[in-house]
Amino acid sequence: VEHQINKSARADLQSEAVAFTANYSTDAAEVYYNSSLAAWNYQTGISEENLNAMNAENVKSAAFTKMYGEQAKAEFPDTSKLEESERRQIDSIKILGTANLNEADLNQYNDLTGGMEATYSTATVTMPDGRVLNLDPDLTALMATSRDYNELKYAWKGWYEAAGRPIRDDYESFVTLSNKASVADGFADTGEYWRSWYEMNGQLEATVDALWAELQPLYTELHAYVRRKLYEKYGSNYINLKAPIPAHLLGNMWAQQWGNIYDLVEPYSGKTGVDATPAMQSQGYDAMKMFKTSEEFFVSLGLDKMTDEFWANTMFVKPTDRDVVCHASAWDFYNKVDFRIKMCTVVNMEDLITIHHEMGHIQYYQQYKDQPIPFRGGANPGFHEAVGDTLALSVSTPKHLNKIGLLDEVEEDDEADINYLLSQAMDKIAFLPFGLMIDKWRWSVFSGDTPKAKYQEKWDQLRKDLQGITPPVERDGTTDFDPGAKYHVPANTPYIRYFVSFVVQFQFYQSMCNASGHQGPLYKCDFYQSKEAGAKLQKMLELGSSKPWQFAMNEITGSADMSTLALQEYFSPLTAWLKQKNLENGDTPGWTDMDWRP
Ligand SMILES: CC(=O)N[C@@H](CC(=O)O)C(=O)NC[C@H](CC1(C(=O)N[C@@H](Cc2ccc(O)cc2)C(=O)O)CCCC1)C(=O)O
Ligand SMILES: [Zn+2]
Repeated sequence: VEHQINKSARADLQSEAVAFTANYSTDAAEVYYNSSLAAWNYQTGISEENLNAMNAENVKSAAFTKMYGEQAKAEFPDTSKLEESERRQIDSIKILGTANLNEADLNQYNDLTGGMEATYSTATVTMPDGRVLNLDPDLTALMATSRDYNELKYAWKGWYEAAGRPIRDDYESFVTLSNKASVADGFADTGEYWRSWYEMNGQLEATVDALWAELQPLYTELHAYVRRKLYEKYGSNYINLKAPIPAHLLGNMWAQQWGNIYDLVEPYSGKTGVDATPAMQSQGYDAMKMFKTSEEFFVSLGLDKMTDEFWANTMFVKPTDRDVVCHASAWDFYNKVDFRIKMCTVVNMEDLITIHHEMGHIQYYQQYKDQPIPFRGGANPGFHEAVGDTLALSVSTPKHLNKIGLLDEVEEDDEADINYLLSQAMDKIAFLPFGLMIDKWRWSVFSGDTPKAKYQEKWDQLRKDLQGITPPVERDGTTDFDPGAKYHVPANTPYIRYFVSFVVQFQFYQSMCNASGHQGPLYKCDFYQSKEAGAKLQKMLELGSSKPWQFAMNEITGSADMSTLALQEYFSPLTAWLKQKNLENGDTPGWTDMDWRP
């Protein structure tokens, strides 16, 4: 009898859970639509009025989250006996996040995050000649194209002071409130909450450290080769062949990707270029043409085209009449049709790649749009970041660029291949330590290991140890706040997802290449128009976060683990070439003169 009672009680609980989660998804769709729209309106029209409207919607969605979360905790204290789907949904609904905060704290939290994002998005640098430069597109272009040591140094120093310093105190206040919310959910701090999304029983940091240990040798070889080339360009006053590289010479404000100084490092000149920018500009490409080109690639794999709402509501270029958050982003409005990208598009190869990245998010949103709301996310956040980049690996091949008329001819020779692989490494390998260090820094801040007095010191130590990068000018730990000058810190967007993405995107690419029947070196694979490759990806995308990511990984690659083998195979010809080159140059990879300054 007792068994029967337990059985029927379980059946009742299960059917209650099905009803509860169904109601949640219906109500959440509307609340999430309203808060997404308010955030969209603020980011595409920065103003006091839109900030207040966004915060008002945020208060409403917090009340909604709190109401359902407390109901879930009251009605389903133990979810272990429920079916997997209801168990996972209810466990997620129970986490309130900032909805744990009282009204005063939540208003302060919203003002702090909104204000930090506004500071970042409106900061400018006044150059010695009086030019007032914004980040996007002005300083981005200067850091990419200037080869004047002192002009670069001035712009670098000016940006870090204009964007980082003003939010140092606000960031400390933000951390306190963020941790208060995470502790109320039962986490030690916000860092532990963010790591929980990877469902790795506290092993995420150990896992990414192990992946980095496998890739660090390749990074130090690339670092040594690029340092040698910068030495030839800027001379021994500014480059020490046994020391870290000054941070402002890598073609990017954060030295996170080095593709913009490819011209300084090109191994074999006179080969067909790897950059489609000239062809795009001479063929009169505009933002719309770039977006249509990207959509056509997704459709060629049998994936979805963009919706009418996408084309009607997307912000393609920077408006001239108002301040906007130019940092590119993709948006899900949770109503199965309204998906948007916000981007201040510039006609060049870098932005064509970025468009594929953002469209990768949109494709994922569309593929899981029929999942319940709690499952409308990536299998883990790194998967969401990897979709667009995986397709971009195929688009970037000289063979594909030639196929779509953006490269006049393809040379099938080893030297052209090394040029291509080095160009790819300048974005993909260079990025790895940066992708690791942002959240290494943030996790140490949330945990309390790094108090405000050590914010700058911890950042500089990670920059030096992981990236082999040193600031071009002295830093002052009591006023400087360099982390605040990188979008994701004031915008409070987690970052380890990009490190994970830069590893798994090669696993996805390899698997899709195999499905497409590709023969030959991995880096030459273009799975354009392969429905088999598209089907493999789609099987993973439509799951959303309904299953642990290990299950999704197994769906697409046949193994459940993150692995650097695909990345290492992709770059293997370059790895050998770099080792040989560094030997010839008499350069020792690594940086031992830790205290050297330019
Ligand atoms: C509403 C909302 O926030 N939506 C999320 C998406 C979601 O969560 O659903 C979103 O759009 N986030 C914005 C962010 C933008 C970019 C970025 O910040 N990139 C990193 C690192 C990097 C660099 C090169 C690269 O090839 C891949 C990654 C950086 O620039 O440092 C800028 C250009 C590329 C991607 C993004 O798209 O990830
Ligand atoms: Zn992304």
